[in-house]
Amino acid sequence: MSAENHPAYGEEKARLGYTLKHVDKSLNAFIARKSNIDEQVAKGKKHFNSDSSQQYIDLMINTMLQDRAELKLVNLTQAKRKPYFACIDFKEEESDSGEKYYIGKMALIDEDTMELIITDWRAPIANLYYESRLGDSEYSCPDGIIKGELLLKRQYVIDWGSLKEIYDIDITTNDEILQASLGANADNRLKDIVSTIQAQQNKIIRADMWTPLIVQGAAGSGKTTIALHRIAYLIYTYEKQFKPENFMIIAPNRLFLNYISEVLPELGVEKARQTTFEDFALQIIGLKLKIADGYEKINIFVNENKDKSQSARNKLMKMESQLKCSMLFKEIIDDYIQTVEKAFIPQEDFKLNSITIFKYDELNNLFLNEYSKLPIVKRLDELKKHMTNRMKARKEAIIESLEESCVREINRIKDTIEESADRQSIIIDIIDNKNDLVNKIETHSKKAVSDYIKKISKLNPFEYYKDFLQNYMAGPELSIENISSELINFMIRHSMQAFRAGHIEIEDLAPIIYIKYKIHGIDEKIPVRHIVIDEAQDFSPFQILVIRKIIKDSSFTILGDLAQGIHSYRGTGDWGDIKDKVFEGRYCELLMLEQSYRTTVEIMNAANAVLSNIKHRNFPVGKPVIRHGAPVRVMQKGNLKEICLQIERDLDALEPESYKSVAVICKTIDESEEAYSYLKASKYKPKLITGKEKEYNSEIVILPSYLSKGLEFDVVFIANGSRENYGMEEMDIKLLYVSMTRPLHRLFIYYFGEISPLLRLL
Ligand SMILES: Nc1ncnc2c1ncn2[C@@H]1O[C@H](COP(=O)(O)OP(=O)(O)OP(=O)(O)O)[C@@H](O)[C@H]1O
Repeated sequence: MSAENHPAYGEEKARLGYTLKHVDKSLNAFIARKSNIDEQVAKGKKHFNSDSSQQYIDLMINTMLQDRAELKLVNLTQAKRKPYFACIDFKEEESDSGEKYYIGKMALIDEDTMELIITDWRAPIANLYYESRLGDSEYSCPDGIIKGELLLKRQYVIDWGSLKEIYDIDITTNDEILQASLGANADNRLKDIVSTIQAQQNKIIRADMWTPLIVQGAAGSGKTTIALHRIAYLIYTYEKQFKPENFMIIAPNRLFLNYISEVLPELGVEKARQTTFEDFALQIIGLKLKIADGYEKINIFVNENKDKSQSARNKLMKMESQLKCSMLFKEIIDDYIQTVEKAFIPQEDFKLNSITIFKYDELNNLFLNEYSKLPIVKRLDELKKHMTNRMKARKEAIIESLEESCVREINRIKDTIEESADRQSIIIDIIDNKNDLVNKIETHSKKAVSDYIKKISKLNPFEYYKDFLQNYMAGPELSIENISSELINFMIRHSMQAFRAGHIEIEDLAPIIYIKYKIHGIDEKIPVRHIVIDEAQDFSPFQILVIRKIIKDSSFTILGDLAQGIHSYRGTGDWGDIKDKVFEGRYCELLMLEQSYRTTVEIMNAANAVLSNIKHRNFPVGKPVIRHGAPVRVMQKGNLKEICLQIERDLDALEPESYKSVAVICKTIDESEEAYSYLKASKYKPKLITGKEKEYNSEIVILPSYLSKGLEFDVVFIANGSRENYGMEEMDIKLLYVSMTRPLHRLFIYYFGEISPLLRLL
């Protein structure tokens, strides 16, 4: 309701004024504090003396304070515009009256009086706003469960410090602010949703950090948004234990990273790590490897309907990807590593000037058994230490025994040969020989152990991987049920061809990291404690397992939608697999998000009808929030050029709606390029997205279906929903489903030739 018409308008207006005064006060105090810190930092840098550790510590502390002050200033400036979005009135048990808490994106405390002016949305008490209804309610905080009565839940629309609307609410869905927010147009960046987080989403955001959490969420259910809010929540809740850098989100590609880049800063969080699996993996492997464009492969697969000639090869390519990402592959690598381990120590005794110091069996036993907990290469350090220590003792004993045998030999000579010049010279020879030997032992013993260790051949992780594929996988001793020799031969040929051409594929990353982890060990300190994986249906258990192995003691939030698994040949088809294989029987929480917020009832129902064509799997479908819109328009045209002309006409007609983002989604990159050739000269100046971009700023984009995953647009045109493009194969159904679930408001589907059987009933 318009704020002026609300009975509490006067009181609320006064409260807003009071709050804004405090925001100003705090802002001024921070500006002064920051300029003081800036001065300290500038001084510290100017007079920096690298010998003074105190100066170094001061500079570090001040730089950290400077960062914090900068962030606080940004947050306070934002708060001037909209200091809070809701209020709750909570009466604790045993208390006579309720207390009001104004909930905003950041907390504000009057530093003089310690009065709480704004409560952070992540604070325990704010949970009441997201999950409780009026009446008896409770929330949990570090002091335990606080019981009481929720007297009021109120929402505000505040814009540039002016109170526009007030709503008293008691339902957690379908409230007017949510409807307004879903009905708004979207540009090319994801937004925060602090004021309208729904109860089920709130559970995910606030779930225990240390219990692995898997979220199956329908298209548009808010997975990505929730993932980012969860990071902001965890950073706030564990502020004393962890830094923002200890939290990492892994997203599908750089374009997607750009798409989500504004949410965390909007939530007042900077410096959480945002990366892709490829970038993270390359950093861990630490070698200069080039990853082939993964979209080329998926483009081949999505083109299959058109080019049947390659279907046998494509089938093998999919099977290769599947195998490389499977736990079976990990097990084969484990076997390979055992053979590497067994042959690692040279099969010979370690001798010093023909004196045996260590027997091969002894060294090998130490290596295989004593140090078995360590990565293979790291065991050499232990072995070296052990050998060097023993060498010292052995060397002294050897020298002593040489001295003794020298004395014995001299005595024997003295007993058997008369004193003479000859006898003297024999004795001198014996002493010289002994001295010579002692010298040799002295000098050799210093180098012998290092020489021995150096001599042991070690490859880098990528070389081991090549050896594994070329020699072990092709070797006669390998015979694995369910893997045909045809597949193995294809995989080896195909991989080696790629390696020779100077690149690896995404599927090779997990095996190489795993080899590095087992053979070399991961030296790099990865200061990550919690990992959020978005679009996790495209990750295989093996890929997630390697992340878990290399980042010890970390916890996980894994979010995805199996119905959108367009990389299912290398991803996961069942969350149970992740539970069992990655977390190996540990308790994992599996939560569902069914409500879909992105799109209208009409569009969601049409997309669900398409998805229902996958008969052998029961994918959880999205239930749209009640928001109606125009029906999905399906229309036939003569060819792609005519479709593009129609799209231009539609764009003209849509102008009054002021939509901010439009996508023309084609099935493949070739089709996208063709559509681009027809549309590029139009006044809309669309941008073609090929998968190589890190960002885009255009309001209208043309892109292939598989690149649209995760993104959203006000309006979507599916350029060609023909039978030729979308048959009854699972991949086609998923690609069409993904494309159809991208729009917020309008969906147009054009086709030429025969309509896809998936769309016939729309
Ligand atoms: N509680 C909410 N209040 C307002 N908007 C919401 C809410 N939850 C989700 N949304 C909106 O719904 C849209 C979809 O969210 P998001 O992209 O995070 O979903 P997703 O599950 O990751 O989707 P997909 O799997 O289809 O890519 C976004 O515009 C987001 O702002």
